[in-house]
Amino acid sequence: MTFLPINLNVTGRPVTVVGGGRVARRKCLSLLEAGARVTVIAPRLDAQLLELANDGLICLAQRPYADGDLAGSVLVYAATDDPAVNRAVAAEAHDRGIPVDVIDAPERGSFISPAVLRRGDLVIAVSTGGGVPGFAARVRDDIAGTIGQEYAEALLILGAIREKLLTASKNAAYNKNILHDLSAAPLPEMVRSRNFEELDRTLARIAGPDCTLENLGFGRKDSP
Ligand SMILES: C[C@@]1(CC(=O)O)c2cc3[nH]c(cc4nc(cc5[nH]c(cc(n2)[C@H]1CCC(=O)O)[C@@](C)(CC(=O)O)[C@@H]5CCC(=O)O)C(CC(=O)O)=C4CCC(=O)O)c(CCC(=O)O)c3CC(=O)O
Ligand SMILES: NC(=O)C1=CN([C@@H]2O[C@H](COP(=O)(O)OP(=O)(O)OC[C@H]3O[C@@H](n4cnc5c(N)ncnc54)[C@H](O)[C@@H]3O)[C@@H](O)[C@H]2O)C=CC1
Repeated sequence: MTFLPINLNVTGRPVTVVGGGRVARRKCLSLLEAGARVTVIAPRLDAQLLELANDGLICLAQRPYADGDLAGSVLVYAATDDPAVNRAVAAEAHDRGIPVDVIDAPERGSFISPAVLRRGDLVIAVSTGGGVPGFAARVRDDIAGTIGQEYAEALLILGAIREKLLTASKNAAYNKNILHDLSAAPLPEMVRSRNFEELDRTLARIAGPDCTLENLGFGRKDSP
């Protein structure tokens, strides 16, 4: 199937996960990373989910799903091991117009979850259109071998320069050229080899002499 990849803002929004097993736990951890307010409904709960509830990080309803449970949610996961229950959850979500991930029957849902690699604010999401999820995870792991933490640091530097350019100059075409050249420059490689002199020279050459790490607020030159 062909899906539309998007990035959803769920910060502080209520999301319901029906089911409390291994798969539900994986979905809950991604939701918490994205700042959602998570409620889990399930009679039997994974140990880590119980711990998260004890720590006040998720809400629990330790009982079977009942029609009406999805009221007020902005997103739903039908994540039980009972296909009939998952189908009922999907039906209620569709009735209410809430997007739902049906973990045992992707064609019945409105979205599916990709395998995700995070490097700071850089997010790489891999999907096989529901075809072979384990392969999505393998491709994500392959990418993890080449895209390391240095990309998160390079992104922080680029973000600071972009903010500076946008406040300093309203000339969008000029900024676009600079940001294009900076994005193409080997900044992650320089961060990886901790070559901050070369990094400073590159920033100054492309973005102007006052664009040094120190001036951008990174304090010590060796710690972006
Ligand atoms: C459609 C989708 C819906 C959704 O869950 O959103 C879905 C559906 C199904 N998964 C199944 C099986 C497995 N899924 C995994 C793992 C992951 N599954 C994830 C996503 C998705 N799985 C969505 C499509 C993503 C895409 O586009 O490729 C990942 C990427 C992300 C995540 O879960 O957050 C996560 C990587 C975790 C990580 O980060 O490493 C493993 C491996 C493991 O568990 O270790 C297995 C066992 C091996 C195998 O079968 O391949 C089954 C058969 C169940 C059965 O046997 O009955 C179905 C149902 C069906 O295919 O019909
Ligand atoms: N999408 C994915 O990534 C994957 C999906 N699957 C599918 O997901 C299903 C679940 O897998 P696991 O989480 O490993 O199972 P699990 O056995 O660890 O957990 C099942 C959960 O469903 C809950 N449940 C059962 N009936 C319920 C009801 N009426 N209301 C609310 N909760 C209910 C149970 O209490 C339990 O918490 C599998 O049967 C399989 O079809 C399996 C592997 C990966």
